Amino acid sequence: MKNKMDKITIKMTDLTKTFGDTTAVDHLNLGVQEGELFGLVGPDGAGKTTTMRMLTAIMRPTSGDAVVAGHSILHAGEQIKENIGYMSQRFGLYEDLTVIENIHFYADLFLVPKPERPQRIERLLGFSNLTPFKNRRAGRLSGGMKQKLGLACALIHTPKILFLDEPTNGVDPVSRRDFWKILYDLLKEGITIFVSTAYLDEAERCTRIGLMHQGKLLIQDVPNHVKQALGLPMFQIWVTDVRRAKAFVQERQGIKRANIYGDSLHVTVARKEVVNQLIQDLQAQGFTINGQREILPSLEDVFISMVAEK
Ligand SMILES: Nc1ncnc2c1ncn2[C@@H]1O[C@H](COP(=O)(O)OP(=O)(O)OP(=O)(O)O)[C@@H](O)[C@H]1O
Repeated sequence: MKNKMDKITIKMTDLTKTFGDTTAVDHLNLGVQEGELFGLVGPDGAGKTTTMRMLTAIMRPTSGDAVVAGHSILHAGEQIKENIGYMSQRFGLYEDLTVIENIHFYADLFLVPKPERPQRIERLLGFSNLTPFKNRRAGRLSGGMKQKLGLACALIHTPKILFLDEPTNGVDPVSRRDFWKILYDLLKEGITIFVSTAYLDEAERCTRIGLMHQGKLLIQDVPNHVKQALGLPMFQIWVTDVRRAKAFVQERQGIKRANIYGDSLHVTVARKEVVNQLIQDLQAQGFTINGQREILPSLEDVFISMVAEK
């Protein structure tokens, strides 16, 4: 029997979208396997939303193609819509309708058979912790609860693939954590999740990520490998007067990069040996060093360095 994880359920081939002179998505080649939680990571304007819109068959590519749940986005948009759930950045909740009425609205839209609805709705309300609020108007929900209701609506027709476009934008950290817990629960049930995010801590929670910048995919791999792809050693140095220290450090030979992290610097060096000399030079300049250690670069460091190299 074929391993479930070997089955590719989203496959993009040279997927491209241009708007006038702007190439929003530039020859994307990417495969997502069934049961993955894939994260498309990139800053605002990288092309994430445009990619999502093409994959969900809302927008036609300028060139290239993608197969989603076995169907081409060029030829079978309707079949794709039946098999996917999509929560866009501005998904439509009706503020005057209650939680349960909103879910019913989406059930109508997706032609969910009436006899199946009560059981499905009860489950969705349960896992999104919205049962106590089922009769509250959507307009009176907190940001985090609105996101969960959006998710429940996107799942009413039990899609195989869930597309989420920056789902936790503007949501407080506790609600973000709750939302991700729900995503993990869904993953256990076998759904494939394709999520876009500009938050790097969220990217680290995905099974695999693609870093996107100016319409291009810079790298795709598991988060740990993406981190290691930076290759160069990185050190954290706790130092007084970090701003002045950064300016001093980044002018030194053998230093690739220096970024401020709270009261410390993250310093990428060409060779590990450079660090001891650097510490001595900092001390000679009157800086006090409160500690140092070698660290694995965070995804943010990787992203900054890759974008800087472009
Ligand atoms: N309908 C459109 N017409 C013209 N340009 C567009 C259109 N949609 C997107 N763009 C441009 O394409 C590029 C990619 O935008 P896109 O919204 O896909 O990025 P994003 O990574 O999703 O960022 P955001 O999080 O801000 O939505 C941007 O330069 C944007 O201005």
